[in-house]
Amino acid sequence: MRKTLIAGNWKMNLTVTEAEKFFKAFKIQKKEGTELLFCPPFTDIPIARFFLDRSSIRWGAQNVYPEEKGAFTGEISAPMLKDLGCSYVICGHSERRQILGESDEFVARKVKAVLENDMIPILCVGETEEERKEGQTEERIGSEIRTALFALSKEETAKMVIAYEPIWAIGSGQAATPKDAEEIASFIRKTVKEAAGKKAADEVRILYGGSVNGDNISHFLKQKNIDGALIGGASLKPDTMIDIYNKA
Ligand SMILES: O=C(CO)COP(=O)(O)O
Repeated sequence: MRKTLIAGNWKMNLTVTEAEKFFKAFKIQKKEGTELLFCPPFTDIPIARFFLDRSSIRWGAQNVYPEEKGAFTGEISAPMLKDLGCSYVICGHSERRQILGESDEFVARKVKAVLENDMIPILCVGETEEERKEGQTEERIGSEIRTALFALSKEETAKMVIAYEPIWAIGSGQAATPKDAEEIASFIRKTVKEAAGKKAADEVRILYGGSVNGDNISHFLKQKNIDGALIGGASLKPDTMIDIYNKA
């Protein structure tokens, strides 16, 4: 039985002062079978740890550099995140792939580094509006997944989370339909099965991300292959995130 994961990606939002205010206002009743996660900016991770340490809520990072340590000015390594108590790390978010030109190969190295440091990678995949119109969605996502899984054992693959985030749905207020998202989630599971076998495909968790809110969350979670959501804008307000968690 795969555990539902509700993950908030704060992106480049909330200062330390604002994050403190957020966590002071964030109160939930724990639910069995649903995991809650926040991925704040690096600067807020110690604040997340301070407030969430004795709770069931997990915290993680939005990015990582694939090397352990050394002369990589401005970067943050997986051991550094592990030491801050991070459980998850988002790898290959489309905003980084698009703005910074991160390649599938570079993202694959991040995924490996996260697993080697006993954290769980959330691998983001998804197509642009144009690729969707051209019927290239599966080709794009298939290649993003195969490259990321190439250097992983079946056991490592089984631990992963893969987030399907259609680029056109991110921050647009126009989410994919639950039916379309399920179709891609099913394709993702099939791709994992081909690469790493049935057991890994049964265990890997697949999230949907892109304009998720309190009104549409339940529709996504009803889908057979969707095990949770990666939430941007709606994760920035305590009340909205509490509402989403309660509906999950
Ligand atoms: O990119 C996302 C989460 O990683 C989705 O962002 P929005 O929920 O703001 O559309």
